[in-house]
Amino acid sequence: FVEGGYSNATKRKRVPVRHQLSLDFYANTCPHVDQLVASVTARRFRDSPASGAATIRLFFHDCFVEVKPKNLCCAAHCSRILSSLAKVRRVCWMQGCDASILIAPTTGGKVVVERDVEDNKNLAPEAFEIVEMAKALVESKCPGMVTCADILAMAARDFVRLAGGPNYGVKKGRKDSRVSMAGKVRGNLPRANSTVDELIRLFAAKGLRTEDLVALSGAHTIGFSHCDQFVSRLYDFRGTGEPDPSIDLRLLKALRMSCPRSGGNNDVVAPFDVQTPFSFDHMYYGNLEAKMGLLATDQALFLDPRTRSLVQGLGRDKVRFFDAFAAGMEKMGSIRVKKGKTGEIRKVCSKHLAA
Ligand code: HEM
Ligand SMILES: [Ca+2]
Ligand SMILES: [Ca+2]
Repeated sequence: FVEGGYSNATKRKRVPVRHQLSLDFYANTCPHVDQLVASVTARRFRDSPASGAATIRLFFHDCFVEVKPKNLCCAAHCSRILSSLAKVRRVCWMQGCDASILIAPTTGGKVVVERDVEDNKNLAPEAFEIVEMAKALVESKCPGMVTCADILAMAARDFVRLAGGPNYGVKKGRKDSRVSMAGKVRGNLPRANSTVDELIRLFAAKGLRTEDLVALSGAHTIGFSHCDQFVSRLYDFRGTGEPDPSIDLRLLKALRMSCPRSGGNNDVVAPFDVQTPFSFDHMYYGNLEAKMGLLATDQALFLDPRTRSLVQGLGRDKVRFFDAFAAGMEKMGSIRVKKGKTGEIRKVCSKHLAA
C-alpha cells in the first residue's frame, strides 16, 4: 500500500492505489487518541446528553457535502503531475469527511463558509465546542498529528455508544480540508420534505445503498427537531389544508400543542423518537410502523415499498440495526476522504492553517 501513489505491482499499468483508512493510523504518532477523545465526550455526555445527537448530525453534514471534481487528480501524486500546489488545491476542494463544516465564518464575512448555509444554521454550537475541546486535549499530547476530521468521526462514534448504541471502531487517516465554501453545499444534504426517491438517489450518489439510508436514518432514534421542519405536516400537508394522514392522531395533537400553525417560538423542538429520545435503540423503526415518525422523510421510509421491509427488519431486531448502523457509519465516514498532501492538519478546528 502506497499512500496516494502507485504500488510497485501496478506501476506499469498506472492504476492509482485506493486510499485506505485504518484503525491504528495513529499507533505511532498518537497511540491514545481514542481514549483522549473519549474522556472529553464522556464528560460532555454526563453534563449535556443532548450534545451527543448534535455531534452525530454534525459528522453527517460534514461527510455528505462533496463536490465531484471534474479532474479527479486529487491524490498526493498530483503534485508531481500538476505544476503547482495551488492547482492541486483548486481541484481537490470540498470532499466529504474533511472537517470543512467546522470552519468558522470570518468576521466581516467575506468568505461564506458551509456553516453559513440555511441547512447548517441549526447545527448546535455544543457540537462544534466538543470537537474543539477534544482537539485541544489531543494537541496538548500529540501536537500537529491528529486531524479534526478524525476527531469528529471519533466523537460521533463515542456518542452513539454513550447513548446505548453500537460500539464500533473508527478507521482514521482523513485530512482536513483547505477550504469551506457555502456555495458547494446545495444539493448535497437531504431536506425534511425530500421524497424517498430523492433520498435514495442522494445516498446512492455518495456510494451508499438504500439499506444504508434506512439504517443511518435510525440516528433519529435520538435527538430533536425544530417545529419548522415538520409543521406543514400538522396543518397543511402538501397544500391539502389537512394534516398528513399518516400521523398518529395522539402524536398530531401533542405536536400541534408544541408547534402552532404560526407565531410559535422558533426555539421549540420535538423529539424524533417520542418513546426513548435519549436512548440509541431501534425504537425509531417501531415508531414508523405506528405512524409516529416526526419528519415526512422518516415516515416515508415506512410508506414506500422500497424501504418498508427494511424498516420492518430493523424494527424487529436491535442487533441487526446496530450492525447495519455501524456499517453505514463506516461507509459514510469514508466518503471521498482526503489523504496525504491534499489536505492539512489544523491546529484549531475552526481555522484553516493559512488563516
Ligand atoms: C435521511 C435523510 C435525513 C433527513 C431529511 C434529516 C433531517 C434532519 C432534520 C430536519 C433534523 C432537525 C434539525 C433541527 O431542526 O434542528 C435532523 C436532526 C438530526 N439528524 Fe437527521 N436527517 C437525515 C439523515 C440523518 C443521518 C444519516 C444522520 C446520522 C447518521 C442524522 C442524524 C441526525 C441527528 C442525530 C439529529 C438530531 C440533532 C439534535 O438533536 O441536535 N440524520 N435531521
Ligand atoms: Ca466536509
Ligand atoms: Ca430511541
